[in-house]
Amino acid sequence: MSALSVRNLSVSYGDRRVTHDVSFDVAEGESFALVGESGSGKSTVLRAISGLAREWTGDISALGAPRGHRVDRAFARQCQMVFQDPYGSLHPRKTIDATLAEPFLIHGIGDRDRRIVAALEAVGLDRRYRFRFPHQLSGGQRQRVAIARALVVEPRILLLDEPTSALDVSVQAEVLNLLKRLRREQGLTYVLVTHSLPVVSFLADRLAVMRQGRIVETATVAQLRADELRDPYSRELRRLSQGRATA
Ligand SMILES: Nc1ncnc2c1ncn2[C@@H]1O[C@H](COP(=O)(O)OP(=O)(O)OP(=O)(O)O)[C@@H](O)[C@H]1O
Repeated sequence: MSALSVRNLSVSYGDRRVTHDVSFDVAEGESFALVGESGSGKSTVLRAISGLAREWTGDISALGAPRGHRVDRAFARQCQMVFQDPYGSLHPRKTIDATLAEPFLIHGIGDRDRRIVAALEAVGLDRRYRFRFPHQLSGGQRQRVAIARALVVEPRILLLDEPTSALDVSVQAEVLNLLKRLRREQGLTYVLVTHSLPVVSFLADRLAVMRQGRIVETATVAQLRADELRDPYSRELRRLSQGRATA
């Protein structure tokens, strides 16, 4: 059984359809990346899966359970999203403890104290940060909190929307290493949106290349590394990325 199955997903904002018949499957424990130019619809796919974009057609299911168009708490518990910007995603006047407690209210689950302590430990944040405020933490620590917030409900799937691109280069590697370790330790499945092919190569097993709302190619990371992408646009993306890496 797939951890996540997306079939013919077309998402609209008002009159404008921004993705067209997007289909992919992600196996349990696999890490799958969506890449492509800005505006190609990568984040929109994650927003539809997570329930933030409501106008969609097609089928989305997690661990065999289809998601509906309304708020779907059971689905959300299995499938949690981590956003790009740890500054924007944490409430400035809430302590880390209050932020980590929110999912317990939303999902009506217990064992709060144990799960909060376990999540802080899993992301490598000392317990003394628990009662601090976001402005007392560094960018990397804040992103660790955002990841802990996703983990407290013990999901099977994480949707990662540019999880390191808002961070200083020096802390990007730390957070990427953390995500790699968490996936291994907790058997998590990832769907990752990124502009960076080096990030794909580090964190993903397979990738889909999106252009103008459609998937133009799906490939393994081994194929990406071996320069075996077939689609001309995917090849161009790889070429440009290499240019940037050596610039
Ligand atoms: N809330 C919204 N309302 C209306 N249009 C939107 C909304 N969010 C995104 N769009 C539009 O949908 C299209 C796809 O955007 P999306 O953010 O999914 O692309 P992306 O590939 O993730 O881009 P980026 O890499 O820049 O984040 C874009 O044209 C964008 O302007």
